[in-house]
Amino acid sequence: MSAIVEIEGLTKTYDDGYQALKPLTLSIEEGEILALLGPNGAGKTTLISLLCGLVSPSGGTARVGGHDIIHDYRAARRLIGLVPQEIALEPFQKVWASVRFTRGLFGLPRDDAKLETILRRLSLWEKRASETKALSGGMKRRVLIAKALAHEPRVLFLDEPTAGVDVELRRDMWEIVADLKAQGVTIILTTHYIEEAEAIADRIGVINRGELLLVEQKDALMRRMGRKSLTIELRQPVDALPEALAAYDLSLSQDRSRVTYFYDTQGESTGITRLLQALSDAGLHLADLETRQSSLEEIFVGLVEAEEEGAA
Ligand SMILES: Nc1ncnc2c1ncn2[C@@H]1O[C@H](COP(=O)(O)OP(=O)(O)OP(=O)(O)O)[C@@H](O)[C@H]1O
Repeated sequence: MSAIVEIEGLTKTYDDGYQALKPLTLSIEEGEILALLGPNGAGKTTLISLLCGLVSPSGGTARVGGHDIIHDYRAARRLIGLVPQEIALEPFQKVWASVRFTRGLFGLPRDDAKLETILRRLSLWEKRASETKALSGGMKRRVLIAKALAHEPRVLFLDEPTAGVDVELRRDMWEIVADLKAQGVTIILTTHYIEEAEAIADRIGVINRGELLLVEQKDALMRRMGRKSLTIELRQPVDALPEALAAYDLSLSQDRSRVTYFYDTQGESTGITRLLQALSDAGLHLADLETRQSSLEEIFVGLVEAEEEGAA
C-alpha cells in the first residue's frame, strides 16, 4: 500500500489567535478507513477543511495523491469527495440536477449511467425528480453523499456522516462505506459514535485540543489499551468478599451474587487460574463465567480524561 494523503506539520491558528490544530503529521494509506475521534471542538473539522482547501493552513504541508493542497489545489481537490457536517443544499434544486451539477463542477464529462448507479446505491433513484427541500433529513444526507461521489473521488471525507440519522440509515451508511472501500476509495470520517468507529474503521485517530494524541490500527489499539473483565456468578450470594481475595482487583455486584475481576490483556499472566483457586479455597462456588473486552468507547474516554487531567 502507498500513502494517498501525506500530512506534514500541518497547523491552523484562526484569525482570532486560537490554535485549532497543533502541528500534525500523518500518512493515510490508499484504501483504508480512518476514523477520527475527539470531543466537540477538538479540531477534526478544521483538519478536514484544511485538506479540502476550505481553510488555509498556518503552517506545514499536505499532499493528496501526490498533489500539494495549496500549490496544486485543483488536482488535489479533484481526488477528494467531501460530505460536510452541515446539510447545505439548494432547496428548489432536484436531486438529479444537484448531483449532475457537482460532477460538472469538477470538469468531468456527463455520465448518466454512473450517476444512476450512485443514486440507486443510495436508495435515491426514486427521488431523483424531487426537490431537495421535500426530502427527509436522512434523504438529504444521502444526497450529500451522492454529490460527494459524483466526480468519483479517490479520497472521501465524511464529517459526522450519521449525526442524527436513524439506526437503519446508519447501518446502511456503514455498508456504503464498506462498498467504497472495496472499490479502493480511502475514507476518513469523523464521528461521535464510537461504536461507528469500532464497526467500520481500520485505524483510529484520537484528536483532543487540536492535538493528534494517537493513531493506531483499531485491533492493535483495543488489544493494547483494552482491559478485560471476568464476571463470576456465584451459586450463593456472599455478604462480603473474603479477606483472602483482597490482593485481586475485584468488585462485588449490588445483589452480591457476582464478582467481577479486571485484568490486563497485555500482562504475562491473567491471574485467572489463581483467582479461581482462591475462590474455591474461600468456599465460594461458581455458577457461571463471562469475559468481556473493554469497548473502544471506554478506551477513548480514558484517553481524553487522562489528557484533561494532565492539562489541568
Ligand atoms: N473560523 C473560525 N474562527 C475561529 N475559531 C474557529 C473557527 N472555526 C473553528 N474554530 C474553533 O476551532 C476549534 C476546533 O473546531 P472544529 O470545528 O475543528 O472542531 P471539531 O473537532 O470538528 O468539533 P465538533 O465535533 O464539535 O464538530 C473550536 O474551538 C472552534 O471554536
